Amino acid sequence: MMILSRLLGCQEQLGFLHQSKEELTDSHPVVCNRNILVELEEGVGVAVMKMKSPPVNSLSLDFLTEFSISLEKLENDRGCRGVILTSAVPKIFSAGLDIKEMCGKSAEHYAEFWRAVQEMWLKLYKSNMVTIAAINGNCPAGGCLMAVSCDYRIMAENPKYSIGLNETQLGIVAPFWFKDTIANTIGHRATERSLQLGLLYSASDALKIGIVDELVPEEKVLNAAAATMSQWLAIPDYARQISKSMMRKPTLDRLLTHRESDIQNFVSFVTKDSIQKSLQTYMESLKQRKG
Ligand SMILES: CCCCCCC/C=C/C(=O)SCCNC(=O)CCNC(=O)[C@H](O)C(C)(C)COP(=O)(O)OP(=O)(O)OC[C@H]1O[C@@H](n2cnc3c(N)ncnc32)[C@H](O)[C@@H]1OP(=O)(O)O
Repeated sequence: MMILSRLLGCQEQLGFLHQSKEELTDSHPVVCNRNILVELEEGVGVAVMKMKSPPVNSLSLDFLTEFSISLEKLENDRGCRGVILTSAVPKIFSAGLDIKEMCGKSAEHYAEFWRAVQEMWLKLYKSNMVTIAAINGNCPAGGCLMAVSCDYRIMAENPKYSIGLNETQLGIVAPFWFKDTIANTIGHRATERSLQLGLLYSASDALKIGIVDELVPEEKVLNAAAATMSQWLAIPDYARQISKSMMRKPTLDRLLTHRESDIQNFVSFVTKDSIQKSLQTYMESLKQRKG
């Protein structure tokens, strides 16, 4: 697909794609925002959302806001029926929530941040479009949440990449809707073990346990996603969308019902001295690992 080669080319521009710009070429509207590149191939009705927030595509408030707006625009575009979510940052899908957003900030900031995390998940999980994660790099915690919120996951078969909800390793707890989303994917028992131990699975183990649906060589991830997308789009939208909603509505409703208390829980948890200390220690350990 042309769209794929042009997006791969766009990766080279990462260093100077900071301004928002919109262009129309070959009938492919391209939107290059600060954090996410969106290209819609109109004839096919498929958009590729390419996360491009180096160094690790961490989910900052700014990133999450842009993600939700971009997805909503696609959702409202009748010409778009499917979205492939992938990364333009080499070796990283997403490092998950931006830990800096959870350290040393005000209660108001934490509430705003958490609402944006909820919004990203609500929009992605309930999307009427076919959503496919093309996982071309490491995918811990919030990155894994994004991936398991899609309809289908294809991961690069690179032994260096891992995926999972590793929150307990940071001394924090994945909220109930993270738990529900992964349990809907891999089942109760595997989720129990995975969450308690904060497991990060290698690509091959992720396939065995069902966090991902397919492994392909790294350079084929986008083509494989495009091929799977064609299969899913062959199903009439209406029937597929109702089936999706039937499976996901109870999980979505649970957060919608408890949205405000979930925000309060997050704020009271993240403002605890012990949690602040755990998060700061973890950030320092990431820096030390580098040196
Ligand atoms: C308190 C209440 C909690 C309620 C529940 C909240 C649910 C939480 C969900 C989450 O998503 S928490 C985030 C969990 N994420 C991780 O544990 C991933 C941490 N990162 C990594 O393991 C690695 O960075 C990587 C993704 C495997 C990439 O490794 P690589 O060697 O390529 O890069 P690094 O040198 O480690 O990182 C580069 C740079 O980026 C910073 N960074 C990494 N991850 C994050 C992050 N999640 N948030 C903010 N910043 C991050 C890292 O510190 C480096 O910074 P510099 O040293 O260059 O300044």
